[in-house]
Amino acid sequence: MSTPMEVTLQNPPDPDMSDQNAVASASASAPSPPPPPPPPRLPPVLADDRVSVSVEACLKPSSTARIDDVRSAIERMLEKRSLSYIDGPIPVPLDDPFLAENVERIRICDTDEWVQNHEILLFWQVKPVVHVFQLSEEGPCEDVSGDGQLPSFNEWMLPAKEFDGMWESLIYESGLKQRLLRYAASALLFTERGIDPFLVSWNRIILLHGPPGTGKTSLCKALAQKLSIRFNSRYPQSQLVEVNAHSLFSKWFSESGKLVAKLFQKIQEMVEEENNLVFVLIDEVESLAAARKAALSGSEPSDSIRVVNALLTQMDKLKSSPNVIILTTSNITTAIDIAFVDRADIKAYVGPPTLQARYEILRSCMQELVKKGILSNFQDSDHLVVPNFASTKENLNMPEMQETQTKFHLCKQLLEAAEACEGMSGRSLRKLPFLTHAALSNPYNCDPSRFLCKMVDTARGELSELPD
Ligand SMILES: Nc1ncnc2c1ncn2[C@@H]1O[C@H](COP(=O)(O)OP(=O)(O)OP(=O)(O)O)[C@@H](O)[C@H]1O
Repeated sequence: MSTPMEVTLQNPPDPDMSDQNAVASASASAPSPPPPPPPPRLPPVLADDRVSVSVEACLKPSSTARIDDVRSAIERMLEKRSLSYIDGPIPVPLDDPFLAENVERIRICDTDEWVQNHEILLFWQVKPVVHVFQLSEEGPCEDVSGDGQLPSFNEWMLPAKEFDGMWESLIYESGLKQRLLRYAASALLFTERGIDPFLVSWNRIILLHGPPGTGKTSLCKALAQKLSIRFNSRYPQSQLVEVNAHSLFSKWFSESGKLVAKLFQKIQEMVEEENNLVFVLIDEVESLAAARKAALSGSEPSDSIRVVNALLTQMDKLKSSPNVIILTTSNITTAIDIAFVDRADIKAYVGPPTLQARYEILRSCMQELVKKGILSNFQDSDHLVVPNFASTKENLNMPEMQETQTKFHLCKQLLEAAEACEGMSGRSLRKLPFLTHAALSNPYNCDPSRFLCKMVDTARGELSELPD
């Protein structure tokens, strides 16, 4: 979506503004006492243009406040404060009884799109876009076919409690998440504006492919959750239907035809309600290709080819509805049915985590273990805040950083652990701290340094068991 050009005279940089509630302390002040401080490095914005930054506010489960009222209250709060904008939580103001009663948390999101190299967005450069939402606690609703087999689909009301925090926990480099978010936003906008598909062609099918355990399914779910929050003014209701393609085909093929019909009839009903935004997630689409191939080679009943074709036809029908996004995943690209690959507009490869991503995944694991008291005995403070990858890299190049500093030593160890995990999937990395803990001779009162040593050993052990 485009960022409107706006003159930001109502919020010019004000030297006297105090920065009481800043996420990170940064000064927007004009230099007065000599020597003047170096001017802050500005993100790539024009002087008369502000960048749109999303601010997400989650309502308490008990709240019955109107979303519009909460949004206005948060906008007023943000106008009053000279925040610097970096990703992360902002405290709910306790001096505002309305917000304190209704809002569980407020979070600034996606500023990394605009800032690089530790630059900071200051309040006058930002146009906050506030999204208020309440999590659904309903849980998944399964297809009850009653034959004791795997359900062929699950359905969630979004945003769902189960997917809360999933987007933030997935770590990729190269802006993959932002790319997906922008793609989906553009697709919804084009449909909404009724762009003529004969003149400009696009669709709402996304295919994520790559090795197992790289977070493809999670990323699809997290994307659906994000979009349900970001588009809730236009679509007050969102649903996610997770189709288990594998289970569709593991049943007798005569059954499969009925299942596909039943499933899409249900989806069609959801889609007919124009205030609904519907996400259809088809995991492991390669099983469709396999079924078609087997049918062609004669080893499966020709019913199967009809089922695959029925599925593709149904998908084509859905494409004409503006309020559907089809998300698909596959562990292999080569074997995916060509008809399927052709249908997807965005095909993103989701690979194994890079060194930076591995470091950040392990860092988030360490923070969680410290927060919950599994790791302790940290000498410097009660709270262990391990610097991020960029700071660690910088620190390692600074001679004044002494080897004896505990934090510096930990960063180095964490980096070594991340290096030792080369070749591991995101899924294995997230399990590694658990396996490490289980392997400790004295798992109580474990200090982070000893834990990281053990983690390197455990990682080597795990990697040696991987097939070539
Ligand atoms: N890049 C990543 N960053 C953080 N966590 C990750 C990452 N990749 C995977 N994970 C972790 O691995 C778990 C499993 O991921 P998920 O099942 O979504 O992967 P997948 O690629 O769909 O795997 P499969 O193809 O085997 O089904 C996620 O819940 C997440 O905790």
